[in-house]
Amino acid sequence: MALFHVRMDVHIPRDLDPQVREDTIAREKAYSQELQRSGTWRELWRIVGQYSNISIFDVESGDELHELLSGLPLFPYMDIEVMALTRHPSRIDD
Ligand SMILES: O=C(O)C[C@H]1C=CC(=O)O1
Repeated sequence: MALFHVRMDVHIPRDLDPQVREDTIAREKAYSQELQRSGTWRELWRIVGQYSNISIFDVESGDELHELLSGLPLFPYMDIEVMALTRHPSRIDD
């Protein structure tokens, strides 16, 4: 198991066909909800006032995360920042 903190900033071009926009967002929602149900996409939070999210992914490796992120329907319109997480030695829970 490996945890990753991911920030996604979405920049959909203003001139994108509205039907394509709507369809892409609907496919993104279905894709993300499937990964949430499976426990892979552990956390999904909106950053207040921005078309951006902070997410936590629970995957086997960076390669797996890369595959998942590249498969996002909105991937072509996103800037993505990834931070690998490891356990803090001062944490008290197991
Ligand atoms: O809206 C976003 O932040 C982008 C993306 C992440 C999940 C989802 O449904 O859309």
